[in-house]
Amino acid sequence: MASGTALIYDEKMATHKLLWSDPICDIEVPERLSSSYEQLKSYHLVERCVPVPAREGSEEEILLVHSLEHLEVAKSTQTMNEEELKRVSENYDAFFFHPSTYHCARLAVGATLQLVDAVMSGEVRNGMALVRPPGHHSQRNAANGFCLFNNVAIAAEYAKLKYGLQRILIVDWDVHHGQGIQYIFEEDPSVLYFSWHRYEHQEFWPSLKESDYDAVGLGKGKGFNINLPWNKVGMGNSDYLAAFFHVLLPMAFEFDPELVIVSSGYDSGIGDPEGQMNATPEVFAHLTHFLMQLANGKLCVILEGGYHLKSLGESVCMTVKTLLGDPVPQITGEMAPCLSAVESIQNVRAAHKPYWKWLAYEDTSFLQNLSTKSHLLKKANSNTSTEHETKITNNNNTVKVERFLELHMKNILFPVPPIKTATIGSEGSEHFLSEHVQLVKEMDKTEIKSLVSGFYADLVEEDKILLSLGSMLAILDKILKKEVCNGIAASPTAALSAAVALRHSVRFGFQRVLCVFVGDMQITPNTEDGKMLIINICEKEQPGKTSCKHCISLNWKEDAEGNDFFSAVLGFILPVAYSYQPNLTVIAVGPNRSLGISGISLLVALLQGLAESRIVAVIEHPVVLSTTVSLCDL
Ligand SMILES: NCCCNCCCCCC(O)(O)C(F)(F)F
Ligand SMILES: [Zn+2]
Repeated sequence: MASGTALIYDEKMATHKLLWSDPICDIEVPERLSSSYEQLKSYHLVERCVPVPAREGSEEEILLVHSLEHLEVAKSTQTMNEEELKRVSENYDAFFFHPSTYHCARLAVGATLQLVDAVMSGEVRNGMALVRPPGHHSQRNAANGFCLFNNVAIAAEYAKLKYGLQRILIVDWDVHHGQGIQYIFEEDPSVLYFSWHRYEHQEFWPSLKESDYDAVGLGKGKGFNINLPWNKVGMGNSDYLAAFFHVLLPMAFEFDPELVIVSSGYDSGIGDPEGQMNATPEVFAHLTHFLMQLANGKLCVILEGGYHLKSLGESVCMTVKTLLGDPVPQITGEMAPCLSAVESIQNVRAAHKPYWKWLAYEDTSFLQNLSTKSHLLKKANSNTSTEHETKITNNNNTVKVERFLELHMKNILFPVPPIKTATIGSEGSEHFLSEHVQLVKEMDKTEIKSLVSGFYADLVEEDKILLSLGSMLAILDKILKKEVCNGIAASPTAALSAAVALRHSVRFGFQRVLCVFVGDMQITPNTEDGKMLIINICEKEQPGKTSCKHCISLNWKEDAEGNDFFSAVLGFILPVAYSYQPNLTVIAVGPNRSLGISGISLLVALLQGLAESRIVAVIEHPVVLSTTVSLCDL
């Protein structure tokens, strides 16, 4: 699998700007691009990326999506004076021309296509293009909403043509509906378009009926257009995560795209004057992390909107940091989606029920009680550390938002521990280990004996078990000391090792440990009250398992297509795990073979979004170990 993250930026795209007064367009300023790039530099992220130059998109490439007439009109503006530019701009809804606009728009197209080439050629694994003017509103024959050429739509057509792709996912997390993209692909089943957008029951711009959840696509494209309208402002992290868990991700995994392109607008982030939403910059790290699990990590992130320069810059940095493979920062705060969000999510699931296998047998009431369930869970484990309860009101007191971002962001971009993954190399496993996995030497027997026998004697009888604990404890120690991010140990009894790991972590001071047991194994009763949450994915009911509020068992049988597992992980485990907000995750994989390797690898990868990616996995079957380790260098 390719490695490296491309960053595409050309300061010439900052020359396009508004020459007259227009309160609608005056937020789309050149500084959006330059300040984002400066922010990336200040976090030392530019130097960690592979620089890929922009280029001009050719006329032929632009004609993949736009009409010749649209191209000619755009070209003709280069030599116009201000009066003429103003007149031409008035032909469109919310668009302005500058003499350099045509050139900048061609650079935006070219930068986007350069990124597609870098990813599809394997030169890099993923990347981001910082472009202006944006693209997702522009249509075959019209500019619209600050957009002249539809960068992302052209990229999808280009990728289909040049690389013969048949399944491309476009995720549009900009706060406005990319109606341009919808119109271009609404009859095309090879492009799955997902957009959420501020809608307020068609009150909010562009105020289109076809932006609602029931616009599912036309003809052969039915089921391949997903609109998730936000009918209230103030949507936050929990609403965005719920939208991914309960709408986008199950569809995306079923669609199984060969390439993912993001119309990455950050006006859906806190502080933005257009979006009026509440989601904080680190949510974009989680959204990016989820999408990195698709298409073998082939992910192209293209800038669209974002008008609060500080919020925009932080969100861009969160995105690039995650593309680089850094640990994902913890999301704190309320974890249950608001009622309006749940309603929108249920509506779009119901609208898409006829088109998706994963929705075939799910009654949507499930969602309702899940959202309350995560409420209950939250209450049950309400010993969350008192986060600074910074209430962000939604009026435009940007000072408060600035303050919030200062407070909130200062400890988020923490220095990345040098080694991400540690493991105890079983003979010959080193060829599975990627370059940044460090072999950890086993604890010696006396050390283990002293450490274990004192505290865990009741758990461990025979000596050989004791030895196996050494490797796990050696790794766990490094994780607890935050020297490494995650680790994997083989063990003859995964459940027992996990029980010792849980005890050790709680004793070390980790107050909220999530433990996921996969496969049928005898789980030792958890003795720490409220300091851990156990999720047990098993095929059959645990005999006599005392179900307590900290232990959830998910009885689950893999059916033919295996989609069930995705919706179990995405629709249940992740939401519950995220609501719990653990600061360490322990995964114990038993010997049973009913769980596919891919399922376990996906589970490990997705759970890296929790606890700042601190995970210790104890695996009982050597094959699973090697595969999972190779997964960890994602
Ligand atoms: N009463 C009229 C309000 C018009 N408002 C236009 C908002 C355009 C948003 C553009 C964007 O942010 O979606 C893009 F990503 F394309 F830049
Ligand atoms: Zn926008």
